Amino acid sequence: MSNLNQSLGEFIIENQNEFKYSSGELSRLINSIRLAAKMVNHKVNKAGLVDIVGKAGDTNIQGEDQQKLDVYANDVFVNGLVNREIVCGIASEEEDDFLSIKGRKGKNENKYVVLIDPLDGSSNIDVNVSVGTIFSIYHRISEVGTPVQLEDFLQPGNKQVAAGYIVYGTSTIFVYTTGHGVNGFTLNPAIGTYYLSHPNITFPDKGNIYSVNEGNYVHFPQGVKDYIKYCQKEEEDRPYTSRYIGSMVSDFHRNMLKGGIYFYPQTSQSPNGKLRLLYECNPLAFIAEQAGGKASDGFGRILDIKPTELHQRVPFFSGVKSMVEKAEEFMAHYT
Ligand SMILES: O=P(O)(O)OC[C@H]1O[C@](O)(COP(=O)(O)O)[C@@H](O)[C@@H]1O
Ligand SMILES: [Mg+2]
Ligand SMILES: [Mg+2]
Repeated sequence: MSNLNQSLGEFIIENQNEFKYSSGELSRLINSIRLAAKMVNHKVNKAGLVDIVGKAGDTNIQGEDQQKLDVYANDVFVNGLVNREIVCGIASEEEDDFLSIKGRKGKNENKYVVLIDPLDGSSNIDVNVSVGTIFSIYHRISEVGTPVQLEDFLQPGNKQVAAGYIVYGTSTIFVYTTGHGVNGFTLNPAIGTYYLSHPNITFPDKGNIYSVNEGNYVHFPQGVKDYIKYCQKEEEDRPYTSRYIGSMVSDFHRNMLKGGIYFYPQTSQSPNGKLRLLYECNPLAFIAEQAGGKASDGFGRILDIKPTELHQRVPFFSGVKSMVEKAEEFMAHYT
């Protein structure tokens, strides 16, 4: 039973019996992410007034300049999870390697690892455009109580026990799944509580929005170029509308609610594209499939990819099922 006045905290507790390993641990974990996101939201909302905009001065392992808000958000989520002793390991876009959490008694009996993109859409932080956070949760595969291993993080996306994102936009929304559908909760800033605003989100069967950085057009493979031309052609229900925010989480969210496809393909310079499999593509692919959409690397299911590296990149096509299938058709022309 879900009702629109239900808070996220209540919803989590009420639905925890759906979890395969239900012990309340996953509920506490999602609650920790919920709380940390409120702190980041608070900072984002006053970016420009406080010293949180601009570069932090370091680069992350991917060679990207870290923004101050990237570092702040990373600290808030990592400290929130570590202090609550709620996970045994964390991997983050802003951490070179995974973190093995020892726990105050030197032994950590927790079962879950978290992979996180603390701040998604970093190029939009300083210009008041919506940004987000993306998270993915797995049950560890190495022995509980021993230090986590790389293998605990390199699990295929189809092993996720939960995934979600927060969009810090016109309003702030927390969207997640535990494999039983997708629900969205909007933050009431006056009360500081998220309330169920989007129950059982599903992609429309048809869509008319395409989201891609067309500035890379000349570097795209022919299949992508052909698909973009298909989207722009005056025929049937086309041309589609082009919308591109440049924050993956916001483009994905809009297209899930309104019907569209977001894609970040490979280019001649980046044969694996830009987006990271473990903490960007896998969590959104889990949400997409749970909402009746699809997520592909242009040829196959994102969730079936066996990861090999913590920060590996993959081409990403996600959205309305029929639109992603059409894009795959064009990609298949050139294999
Ligand atoms: O500027 P580009 O090349 O279009 O890339 C934009 C994409 O890069 C990202 O900003 C990458 O994520 P981060 O901001 O977390 O590094 C996506 O959110 C976005 O869709
Ligand atoms: Mg990102
Ligand atoms: Mg990021």
